[in-house]
Amino acid sequence: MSRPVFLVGPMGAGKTTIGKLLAQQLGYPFKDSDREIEERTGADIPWIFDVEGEAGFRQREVAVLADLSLQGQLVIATGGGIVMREENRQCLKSSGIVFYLTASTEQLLERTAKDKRRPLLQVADPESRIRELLAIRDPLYAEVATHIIDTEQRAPKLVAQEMAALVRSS
Ligand SMILES: Nc1ncnc2c1ncn2[C@@H]1O[C@H](COP(=O)(O)OP(=O)(O)O)[C@@H](O)[C@H]1O
Ligand SMILES: O=C(O)C1=C[C@@H](OP(=O)(O)O)[C@@H](O)[C@H](O)C1
Ligand SMILES: [Mg+2]
Repeated sequence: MSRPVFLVGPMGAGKTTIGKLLAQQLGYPFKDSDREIEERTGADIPWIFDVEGEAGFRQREVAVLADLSLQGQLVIATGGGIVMREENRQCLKSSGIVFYLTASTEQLLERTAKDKRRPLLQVADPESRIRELLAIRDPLYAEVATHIIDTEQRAPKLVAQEMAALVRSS
């Protein structure tokens, strides 16, 4: 059975947007781990963070990643914090091709500014929060990455085309 393709990276890197396009181009089904968590919980992410805390969300995320990683040829957009758990990093590294999508802090801030559904960015100074999270997570994304893809000022469709070529040649 062919292996899944994962997208990792910070909030606003374009994992969900580019993942859908990549799946279309490859003819693979698409899954987003956040949407999968919401469906299984019957509640949205802000509710899960509110009621169960980040720890509750991370527990659900581990279970969803473990399941999705066994489903073969899929494109899977993950949530930005997936790499915080060692077991998830092992799962990503051993299960498929992993793309780490990057962008500048300025672009991440701009792309996430309007959407209020990311609990970790609902703070007085989201720019500092983005920088803090990146300082911790960038080495972890790099650790699991097969390919690092810069999305700065690049149209999602073109980024997806570049990624599809890499998958096809792998
Ligand atoms: N390469 C890009 N250029 C411009 N805007 C983008 C790009 N990638 C994503 N976006 C926009 O940024 C926002 C966040 O994208 P999303 O795919 O939800 O990111 P993630 O899943 O990594 O948090 C969306 O409004 C999306 O349209
Ligand atoms: O970075 C994070 O810890 C999170 C990123 C979000 O997904 P996106 O990266 O798709 O925004 C979502 O999983 C949750 O709000 C937590
Ligand atoms: Mg997303």
